[in-house]
Amino acid sequence: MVQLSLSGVGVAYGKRRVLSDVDAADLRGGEVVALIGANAAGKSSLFRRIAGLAAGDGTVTLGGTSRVAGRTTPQCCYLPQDTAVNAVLTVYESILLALKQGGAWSVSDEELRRIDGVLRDLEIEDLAFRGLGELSGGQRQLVSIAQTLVREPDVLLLDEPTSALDLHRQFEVLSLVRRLARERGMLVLISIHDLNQALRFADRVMVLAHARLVAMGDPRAIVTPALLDEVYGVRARVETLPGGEPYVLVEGSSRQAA
Ligand SMILES: Nc1ncnc2c1ncn2[C@@H]1O[C@H](COP(=O)(O)OP(=O)(O)OP(=O)(O)O)[C@@H](O)[C@H]1O
Repeated sequence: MVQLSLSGVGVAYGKRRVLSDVDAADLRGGEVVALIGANAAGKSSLFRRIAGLAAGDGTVTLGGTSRVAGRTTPQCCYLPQDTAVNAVLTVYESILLALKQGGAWSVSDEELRRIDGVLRDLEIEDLAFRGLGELSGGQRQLVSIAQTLVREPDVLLLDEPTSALDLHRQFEVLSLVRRLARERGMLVLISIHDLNQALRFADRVMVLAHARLVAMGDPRAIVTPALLDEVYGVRARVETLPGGEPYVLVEGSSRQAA
């Protein structure tokens, strides 16, 4: 099983430190971990640091074993918040290119089946031969997710992957990601502003505030009115639906107007 551990991890841009001392020793394949926090809390920076794209102190250790046949070391994929669009390619070509990244140019039947499977899982088969440049924002976001899933990563870092999606698509994508985490033993870290989705789909949450990791654990235990006040400056209640699902109800701002 894949394992990720963070020890004293920080991120700095030049002299400006945006995150310090993040410790998370036991992130394991099969779970979905939601990374939450206010705007500019450092969620994308932490993802970039884990993916090796940002400098900083501390240690990021990716270990354990991959469940993907033939893969000797676990692979980490990062889906950034803003993805560039190469308008010349079709959706299918862009997913094929993502799959073949750094690999041989020949394409096997199994790889073609994988692309078909991802298109089907995300319900975007009808987009396969459309040009990327003619897609809506939500459709582009789904294609970006497809480009990431087709690579079958062991650790998947998703930076606000549902921000452009309608309610149905949000539900479907988050359900799919959770199912794949379980089936493939994949560790998913997902940055998300919708706390109700975090409560529903995440096994654990990590909360960033004040340039630190301020809480980590069971979403139902962590997402409390006191935390919502501290992190977001809102007065909120955490209610329970008849089926037992918790949800956050924001009543107003808890910060005094200047
Ligand atoms: N390339 C960069 N150079 C300098 N500062 C940066 C850079 N990227 C991010 N920052 C700063 O680091 C801080 C954290 O930004 P980051 O994008 O990690 O936050 P976030 O939690 O993902 O925010 P949001 O929820 O708004 O997407 C912010 O103050 C931001 O301005």
